[in-house]
Amino acid sequence: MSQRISSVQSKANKYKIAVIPGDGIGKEVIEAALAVLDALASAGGSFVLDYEHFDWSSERFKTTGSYMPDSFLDVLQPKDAIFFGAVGDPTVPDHISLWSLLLPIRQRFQQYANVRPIRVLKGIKSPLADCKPGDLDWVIVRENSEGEYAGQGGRTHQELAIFSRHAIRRIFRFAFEVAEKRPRKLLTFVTKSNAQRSGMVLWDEVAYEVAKEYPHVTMDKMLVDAMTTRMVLRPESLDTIVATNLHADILSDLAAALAGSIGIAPTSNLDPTRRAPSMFEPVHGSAPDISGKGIANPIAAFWTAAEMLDWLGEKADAKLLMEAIESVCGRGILTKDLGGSANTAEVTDAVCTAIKESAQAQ
Ligand SMILES: NC(=O)C1=CN([C@@H]2O[C@H](COP(=O)(O)OP(=O)(O)OC[C@H]3O[C@@H](n4cnc5c(N)ncnc54)[C@H](O)[C@@H]3O)[C@@H](O)[C@H]2O)C=CC1
Ligand SMILES: CC(=O)C(=O)O
Ligand SMILES: [K+]
Ligand SMILES: [Mn+2]
Repeated sequence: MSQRISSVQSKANKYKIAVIPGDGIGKEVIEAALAVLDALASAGGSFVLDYEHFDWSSERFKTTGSYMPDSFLDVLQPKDAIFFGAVGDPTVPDHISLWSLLLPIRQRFQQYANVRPIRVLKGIKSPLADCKPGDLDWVIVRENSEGEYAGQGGRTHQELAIFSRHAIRRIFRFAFEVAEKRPRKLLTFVTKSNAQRSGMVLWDEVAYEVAKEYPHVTMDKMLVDAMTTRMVLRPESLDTIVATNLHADILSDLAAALAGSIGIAPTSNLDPTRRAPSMFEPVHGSAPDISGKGIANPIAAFWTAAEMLDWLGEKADAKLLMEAIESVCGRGILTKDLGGSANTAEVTDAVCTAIKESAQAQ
């Protein structure tokens, strides 16, 4: 303990974090994650987080007419990272809420790589009967700047998708680099190029072009419909996955469920050039069906916090946080979505205690 604290307090790295809890359980899990980050910092973590809290949400929209100020880019640009909860409210159409807060931040900051690691954590049971530990350990890389979420189209040409060679090439390079750093060096790319004959055929073309730059990575191709069956029936055959904005959105909810629950899965919206701040959020939404009850699973937000620390360079603390999460799950302190009976506060307290204990043991 003493060594951990003394080596740290003298030169803690300070980061400016924009905190945007948003709506519903977003507020509950972000509050829980801030408690866990505080526990980590005061247990001798090598970082200090300087938070600025923003009330950008459906509540703000209903009282002021906007989710966030027009100056949101200038306000967020100086931050080192954005820590986001969820957006969505039953009284506001979902396309209005999403397009007024989350998608403008992702797109205007060119956070083009949406990274969704997922694995079966210690103590958590996959709904797949034969899924052994280590069988399901994936990173889904989701194109996050265009495609089906380009926002173009109208009632005559509804939901036009836009795919550009530039954006496909950069997401493939990013995905190859993720795959290259993992032991199996295996990248599966997902399209629907049999039916979607324009953009998806371009994805195929760019895939084989970029693959030449990464001869040490094995690449295989799947159509998105068949991919769902492979994820369920042969999870051990997959490692890194890259797909379009919409396809990866869908596949990552499936991946989360296969690893136990949507309540554990983290996302990073990265600008790999680091010109803009990156944004970190749980995969899940605002979950109006359970919001206000204090039962939301905070693990997704905790894992997201670990991903944020890792991106900021605080790798040792990110690792310590993941170990604390797994030790709590391993002891069966789980929320209802994982078959347990603990509430949000109980899981949060247990993770804070595990952090303190493991810091003391060092
Ligand atoms: N990134 C974001 O901010 C996202 C926002 N949304 C928005 O959220 C609202 C609800 O969308 P849904 O499709 O219902 O998706 P959702 O992810 O909010 O909820 C789906 C189901 O999973 C459960 N769930 C989600 N997170 C959980 C957690 N941490 N612990 C325990 N159970 C959890 C919910 O109770 C619900 O039954 C909509 O307004 C939607 O547009 C949806 C997905 C992502
Ligand atoms: C909006 C949404 O569902 C997602 O980004 O995952
Ligand atoms: K979210
Ligand atoms: Mn989603």
